Amino acid sequence: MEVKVKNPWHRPVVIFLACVITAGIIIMVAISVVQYKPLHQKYKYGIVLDAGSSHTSVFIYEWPAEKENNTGMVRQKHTCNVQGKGISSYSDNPMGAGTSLKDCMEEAKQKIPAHRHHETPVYLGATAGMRLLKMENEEASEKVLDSVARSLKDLPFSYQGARIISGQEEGAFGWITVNYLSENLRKPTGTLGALDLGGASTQITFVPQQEIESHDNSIDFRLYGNDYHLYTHSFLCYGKDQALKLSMGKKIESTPKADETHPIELRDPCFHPGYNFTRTAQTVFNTPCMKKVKMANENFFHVGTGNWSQCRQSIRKIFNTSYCPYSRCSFNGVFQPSVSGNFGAFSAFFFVMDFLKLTNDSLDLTKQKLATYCSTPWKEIAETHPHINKKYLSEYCFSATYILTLLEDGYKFTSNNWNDISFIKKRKLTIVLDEADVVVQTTPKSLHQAEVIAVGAVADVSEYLHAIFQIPSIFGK
Ligand SMILES: O=P(O)(O)OP(=O)(O)OP(=O)(O)OC[C@H]1O[C@@H](n2cnc3c(O)ncnc32)[C@H](O)[C@@H]1O
Ligand SMILES: [Ca+2]
Repeated sequence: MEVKVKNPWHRPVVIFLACVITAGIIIMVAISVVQYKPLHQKYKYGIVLDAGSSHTSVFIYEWPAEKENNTGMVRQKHTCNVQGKGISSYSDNPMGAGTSLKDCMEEAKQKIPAHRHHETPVYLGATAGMRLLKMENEEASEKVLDSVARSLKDLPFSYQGARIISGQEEGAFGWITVNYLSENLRKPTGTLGALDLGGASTQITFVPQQEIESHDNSIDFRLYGNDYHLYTHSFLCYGKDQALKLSMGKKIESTPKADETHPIELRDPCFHPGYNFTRTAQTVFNTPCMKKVKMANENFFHVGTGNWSQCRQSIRKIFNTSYCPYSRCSFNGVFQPSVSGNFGAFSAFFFVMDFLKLTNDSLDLTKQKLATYCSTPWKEIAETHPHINKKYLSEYCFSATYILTLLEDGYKFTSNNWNDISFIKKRKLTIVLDEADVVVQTTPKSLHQAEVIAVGAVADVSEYLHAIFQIPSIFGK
């Protein structure tokens, strides 16, 4: 007799299973469809504050959390300029330094999706203004750093640190940035030297053609698998604001007083004819870059005479070229190999030379044009540029003459290699930009796409940002 074995796969079960599987597929497809859109919005973020002597900028970086082909693109999503002066100006009111960051940090909270806040690293790097404050009043500089740290820790972001970076680090960052922007880091040959003119310090960094004779001026690191050995020096007090003080201070000290009752009249060839301003000596001597003088509370008349060659002579006096303990020096006894190769000059080098339209001429023509500009009456200058900040405007003759003197007499550029210098508009010192570059593996975008700051295989950018912010480690110290 034939026993009919009951088939476990009889129809109702098959239908049931088919339904379950179909439902499963539908649910999975639905989930991936729903996830598909957010996939493209899934970014991670990093925040860096560049606390310069003249002002603070907040940079927000963004990169995809999920990377196709292991390729991540870090871009500068947003920049916010903090209102008011740099954090070092808050020495008398340290709490104010932290408070000053509030508006920009509020903006950061808006720009970064709330669910990412807690994992977004925030770093603050302070430069020459804080170095000077530390020299002058270490306690005040600590209070200012404490204040900004407290203000950043109060935010929902992941606080990573607030510190004064060294001049060597600043020089190296500038060099990496310039070479990143000009796509040199992927090429085996030809890097650009970097010239950075800030308010309180200036940096020169390049690949030297000769041995570096002083340990302090040498910096080594690895990028894109290439080893770099750079010469770098940061001249504290030789940013354009401090250099103006040095130069005016020297002039005041050598200006005789007509009599005890009348203020000194400082006849200044670096300011336009017809320029006349009453200042207190305090505004010139309130810096650790100069010896304190007794006359700090006295007024003086600052009177422009608009004479380029005299201006240049007066600026030369702030460079000491009379001694050099090495085979060659720039100035103030600092070792410097002869400049070689092309250079990118940014920050105030660019702001000033770009404003004066002096970025494309020979050294000789630059001097001729500048001489004409300096001798132009202040009234005419002010009328021609009614919307330019009066302080900047009044100082362009000094600033450009200082730039030429620094480059020619200081760093020893000549009319033969003057055109090796390109004045370039660079985003402000961006530590993350430099740091992200360190891990970048594929071709960076062009200068025209400067907002795309790094392209490459980035395992976890935030981890790199953290590791590299502990700067000494990338430079093998
Ligand atoms: O590097 P440190 O020395 O700390 O200073 P900083 O970071 O604050 O300095 P910047 O490069 O931002 O600016 C350099 C100087 O240029 C000035 N500056 C900025 N914009 C300018 C413009 O459009 N024209 C002229 N000067 C300008 C600014 O006030 C500084 O004195
Ligand atoms: Ca700077």
